[in-house]
Amino acid sequence: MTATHSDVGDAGGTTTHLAHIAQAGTIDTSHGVVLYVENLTVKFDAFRAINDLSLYIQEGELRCIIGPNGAGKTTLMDVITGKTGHRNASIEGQVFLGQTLDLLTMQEPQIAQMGIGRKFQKPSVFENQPVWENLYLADAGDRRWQVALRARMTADVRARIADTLTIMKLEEVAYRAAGELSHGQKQRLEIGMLLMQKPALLLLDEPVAGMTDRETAELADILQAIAGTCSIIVVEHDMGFVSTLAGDRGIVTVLAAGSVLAQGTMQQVQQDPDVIESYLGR
Ligand SMILES: Nc1ncnc2c1ncn2[C@@H]1O[C@H](COP(=O)(O)OP(=O)(O)OP(=O)(O)O)[C@@H](O)[C@H]1O
Repeated sequence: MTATHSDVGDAGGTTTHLAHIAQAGTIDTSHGVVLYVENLTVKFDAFRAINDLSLYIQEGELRCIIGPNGAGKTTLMDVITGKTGHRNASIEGQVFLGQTLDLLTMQEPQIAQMGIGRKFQKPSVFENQPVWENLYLADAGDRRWQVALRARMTADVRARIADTLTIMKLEEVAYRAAGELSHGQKQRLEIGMLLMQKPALLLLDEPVAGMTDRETAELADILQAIAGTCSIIVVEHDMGFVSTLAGDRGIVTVLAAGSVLAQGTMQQVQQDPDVIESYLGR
């Protein structure tokens, strides 16, 4: 398989193949913002899991969200992806994808289709299928019957599979069954499967849990290369990984008790007395 898309060089000088990731024109990001969360409150009965929370994710941004257990991180992801909605919680405030798409009025499958991809902590891949076919199946989505019928793969799909294997550093294992991969490779494959769907926003829940130091560093490099082409929110407890991902300028949001406790560069939040007291210092 040969890549036919325009290549985008990354800062490290490695050629990457990122052109296909961006979601074509369906989301109005004319103000540079891909996700608006404004004055969001989420209550389960009387309990406020999210309390008047506002945050904005810029187009192409890599945002890390940290916070103690029970801070509301998962609930926030659940609301953004439609897993939690008006039918199973009391919700106030607004959650918009770009300028026009009101996520609180949509169901989970529709939100996924609009370009929000989510990866849960545990990898979920088709263990018996080769790596490349996992990517193919992810691309096919509702057209999986075509795969079953062994319909011809289009040149575009071939190129996107090749690009994704390169981006996710999985070329060497492309023909291996996914079940034979290491934990880190499986995690990368699952992110690659999300990329095949051309997300505008990727939500990654503790992506480096259970990874070796080397796999963690490798994933940090990959996510930094992908960011810019799509926006990424990473919810993570591993501070070393968050530090690497955020670098000197990336914004880190610290949640506590359902609200934003602090927000800024890693250096700024690490020095914030409230953060030290309620999270880092414990
Ligand atoms: N469906 C629900 N019904 C009642 N309470 C809930 C529900 N979902 C979450 N909560 C509560 O909301 C609070 C926030 O939980 P959430 O899972 O969002 O936190 P978190 O920051 O993701 O924590 P962790 O880091 O442990 O995953 C917790 O006190 C949790 O018990």
